[in-house]
Amino acid sequence: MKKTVAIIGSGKIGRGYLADLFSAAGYHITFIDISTDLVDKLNSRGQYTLFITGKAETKKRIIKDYEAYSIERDFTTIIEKLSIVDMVCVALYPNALPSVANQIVETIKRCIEISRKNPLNFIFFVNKALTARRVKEMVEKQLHTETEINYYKDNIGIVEALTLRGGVNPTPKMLKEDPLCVSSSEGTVIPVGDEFVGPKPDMEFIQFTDRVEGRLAEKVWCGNMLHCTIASIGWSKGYKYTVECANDPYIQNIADQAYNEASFGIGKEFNFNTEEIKEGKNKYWNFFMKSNVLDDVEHVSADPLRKLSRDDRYIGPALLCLKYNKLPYFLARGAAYLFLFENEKDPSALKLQSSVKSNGIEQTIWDVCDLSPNIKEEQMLHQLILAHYKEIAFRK
Ligand SMILES: NC(=O)c1ccc[n+]([C@@H]2O[C@H](COP(=O)([O-])OP(=O)(O)OC[C@H]3O[C@@H](n4cnc5c(N)ncnc54)[C@H](O)[C@@H]3O)[C@@H](O)[C@H]2O)c1
Ligand SMILES: O=P(O)(O)OC[C@@H](O)[C@@H](O)[C@H](O)[C@H](O)CO
Repeated sequence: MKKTVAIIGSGKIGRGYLADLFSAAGYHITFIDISTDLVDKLNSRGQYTLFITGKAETKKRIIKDYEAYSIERDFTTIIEKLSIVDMVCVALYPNALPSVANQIVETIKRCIEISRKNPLNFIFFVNKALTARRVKEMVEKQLHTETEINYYKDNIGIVEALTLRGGVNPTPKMLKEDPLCVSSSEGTVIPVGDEFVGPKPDMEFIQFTDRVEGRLAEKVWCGNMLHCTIASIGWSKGYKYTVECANDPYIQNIADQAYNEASFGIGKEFNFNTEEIKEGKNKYWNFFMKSNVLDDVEHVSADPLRKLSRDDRYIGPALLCLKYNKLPYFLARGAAYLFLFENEKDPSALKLQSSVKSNGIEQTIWDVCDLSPNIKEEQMLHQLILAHYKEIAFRK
């Protein structure tokens, strides 16, 4: 019988990176999404185009052999499906994690009812440090009976993964060819942690990696921080694509120094050596400066409230720097540029600017970054971001 994977979150990563590798490995896919409109379109079309841009060319793949369900409309069916698939992948933003934890709990109950014997692993593709750990905590809080707790311990894996491929907004030409299309960079590997329950998956593209929590923190707090810094400064300079920003010398200087600070803190906290840090930095710069995949500055700076929150790409590594006695000067500058990201199409940016207007920038920094005025290091970080903000805003 054909193996099946459920993919919760049918956006750029779910329908791009994940659907590409699982469908090539012969899996039937069950897409799950909050957008009933997207689900209906996926089902009525029965296929969509995946554009994969590599160094030399853009290839096309048609993805079919899937079904799609809407969280809003088909919840019971979704739990039924989750309780019988071979594996589940989750490609969502962090604010959707409580809803996934709830689906895991309901799936556990259903697996017990149908006496499912084989383990079920949920693999997470989320740009947020410690995602798997957070989801485990959410799930464990909702399991009450001994049967549920034992079933969870013996049969359910909650696994961290690294999302190595990018998913970008399709070009108008791609959309004209197929309005349901997805555009992705290339790649054949999914690095995962070793929290799998039961036999380890034997697909070639699943590669086990050590220190996965540290590697995810490194990806988001160094790689995505670098990406966001080039994008938000690029936005202030009027660039459209991140590749333009990454080749601007002023932006390069700030982003590179912010990277050095972030990698210092992360190296100390998660035991990465200098060679590993250098290798990571070269890899990111190479990708951002030379990529043929055109990533919009708007996409990379999107949702500043999330990106400026305490455990995300600026404040997370900045607090680590302070913990190890380094001043996060350039991280604070990157954060200040993001505080100035004004984009009326982005609801989070609108909310941020409205807070600056009504509460002032000083209070907004305390609130958005969730820093405490009573802790010396946090007070210093607040001062740094504020000083950069005032200087950049004045020059604007
Ligand atoms: N796009 C990239 O290049 C990239 C790369 C690495 C990591 N990531 C991370 O991958 C995750 C997914 O990103 P994406 O680019 O695919 O986003 P996306 O916006 O393209 O897709 C997200 C999808 O999730 C759906 N959704 C929202 N809330 C939901 C819920 N509660 N339940 C089910 N579906 C829900 C949306 O309708 C949308 O279809 C994010 O954490 C992102 O940071 C993205
Ligand atoms: O997905 P976000 O909003 O957390 O971050 C935006 C981009 O930095 C991100 O999607 C990257 O393109 C991706 O992580 C590939 O490196």
